[in-house]
Amino acid sequence: MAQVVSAGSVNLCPTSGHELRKLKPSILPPKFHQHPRRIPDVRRRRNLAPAVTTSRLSRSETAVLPVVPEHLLKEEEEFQQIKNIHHKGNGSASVWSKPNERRKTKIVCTIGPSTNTKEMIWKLAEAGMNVARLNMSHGDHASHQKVIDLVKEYNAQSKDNAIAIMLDTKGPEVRSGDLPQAINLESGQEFTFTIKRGVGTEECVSVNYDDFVNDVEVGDMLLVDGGMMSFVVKSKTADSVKCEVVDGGELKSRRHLNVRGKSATLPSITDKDWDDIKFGVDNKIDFYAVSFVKDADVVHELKSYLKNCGADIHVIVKIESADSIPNLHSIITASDGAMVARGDLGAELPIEEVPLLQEEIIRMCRSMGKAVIVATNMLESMIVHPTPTRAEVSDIAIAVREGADAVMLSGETAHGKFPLKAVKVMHTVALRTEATITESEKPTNLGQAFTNHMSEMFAYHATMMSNTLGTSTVVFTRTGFMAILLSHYRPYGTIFAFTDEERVKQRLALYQGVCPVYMQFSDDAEETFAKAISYLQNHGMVKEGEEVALVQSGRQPIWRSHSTHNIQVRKV
Ligand SMILES: Nc1ncnc2c1ncn2[C@@H]1O[C@H](COP(=O)(O)OP(=O)(O)OP(=O)(O)O)[C@@H](O)[C@H]1O
Ligand SMILES: CC(=O)C(=O)O
Repeated sequence: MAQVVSAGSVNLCPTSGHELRKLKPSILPPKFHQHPRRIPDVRRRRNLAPAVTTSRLSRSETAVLPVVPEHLLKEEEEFQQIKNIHHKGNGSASVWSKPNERRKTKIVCTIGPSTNTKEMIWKLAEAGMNVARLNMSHGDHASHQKVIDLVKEYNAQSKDNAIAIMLDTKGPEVRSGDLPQAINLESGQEFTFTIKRGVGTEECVSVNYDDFVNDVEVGDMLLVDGGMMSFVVKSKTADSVKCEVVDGGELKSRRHLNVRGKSATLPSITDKDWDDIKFGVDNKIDFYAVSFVKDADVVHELKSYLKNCGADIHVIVKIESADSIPNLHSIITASDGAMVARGDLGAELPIEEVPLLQEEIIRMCRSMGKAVIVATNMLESMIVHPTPTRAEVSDIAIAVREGADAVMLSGETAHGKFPLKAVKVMHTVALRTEATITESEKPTNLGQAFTNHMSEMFAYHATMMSNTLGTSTVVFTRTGFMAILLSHYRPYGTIFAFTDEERVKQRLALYQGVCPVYMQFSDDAEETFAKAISYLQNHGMVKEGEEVALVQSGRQPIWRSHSTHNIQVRKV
């Protein structure tokens, strides 16, 4: 039977959403609302130098929005007021009390030559990595095994942190072959791609895919590395495609090739991928990121393979293929989540479609309660520079605002010069952006996204309750289901998800707002609740006197003598 139990007086009527929505325009510090040119104009008239406030603002901010000390004081006051309003109830939401520790948007880091050592994996984890991604397009099983073992070693010794492992399949990638050295190609010159093996000259290079000559047609545009160089097809023979260089540059070995507007006719899961998938099963990884998914059938096929193996591994579909777009809904429905793989997506489709598709894929995943990751080029300039561009910072902020569960680093952490700095930038930008999100959007699809309506209703009301009171949420889960469901409603406070399954703890590391904790459940529910709350207190995650919303719900009761569905407010 469903029940709502409250130690305090709690009104579950979700009016708070409206109240908090009213705060939205003013939640940003006032400097964001000032007309950018008003103050500089006044200062210019008085012939004053623009005020530089080094302790508060970065160089870029002072350049655009100079502020005077009175404004800073006023904005600090107003910001404090907003925090107090946000803290109504007992003012305990972890969002504000420990901002540096409670980032909600998760960070996926690709591990490669810059980061595949014990020292770097430890440092990445401490800097904020939540998921380690292994790109099977590079490296071999031995090198990936080493990384998996290191991440598992980290997880085993780290009681209050968990890093999930994601294996990203190579998929039906079309790549150019090896070259003895990089070649410079000028716009207008001729260049040939051939399906003959082992060719690598100044005029011609091999392609690793025999149907390449059948798939491309005269007039098609070929893109190297997502558009770094481009070629137009002029003619073809049985084994070669003759092109003219449109945008030239330096062609290196094993570069990624796309045909604008077309997907290769290869199956999404190749023989190599099946071999890699088995490697993932043997190593009990947490997620597959499946490249170039074009329809839901491939997801069903993989899921049924995993079921037959008894493997509890979730499937994230990579949306990067032109053919996937008409099937987005069925592909995402079949999966556990999606990755907006903007590199190939922006090569197979016109680049201006990428931001629109990103928004649409995030919206679709959110409405279906699926995880969603935004990937590629997020801090690309940090591969070689220690600071990001302003556009990159905005890109992260947009993904966070759009509601992504996670943002991903690729070359930045795989082979970049500043992998730790890149994670720190991502952490700081995500955290700062999250602090401005005050609107807990009521899902329009309440009761439709999941089949367990009672749990969904409880997740929704627990979210409304924790938002109204400004509390964190504590949940107990054996499969992760209830924590994922709560994450779907995006409560303001942290979701502390206690689980007695290490696998589930690791998997939950991907989900927005979820802080997973491993704990043995005792047969006595009360004893387990008390143990969980004292764990949080001992680890500085909640303070004495703070209230938390405690949710007991899900598909199956954990404690048979207790009701399955139950929300309480407890004082620590
Ligand atoms: N396991 C690895 N071993 C060696 N180099 C790697 C490894 N993983 C990544 N890299 C290097 O880091 C670069 C960026 O990684 P990323 O995962 O973005 O691969 P990519 O080939 O550029 O793109 P895609 O994601 O489409 O496969 C790669 O091009 C490669 O040079
Ligand atoms: C991540 C990836 O595979 C892409 O952006 O294409």
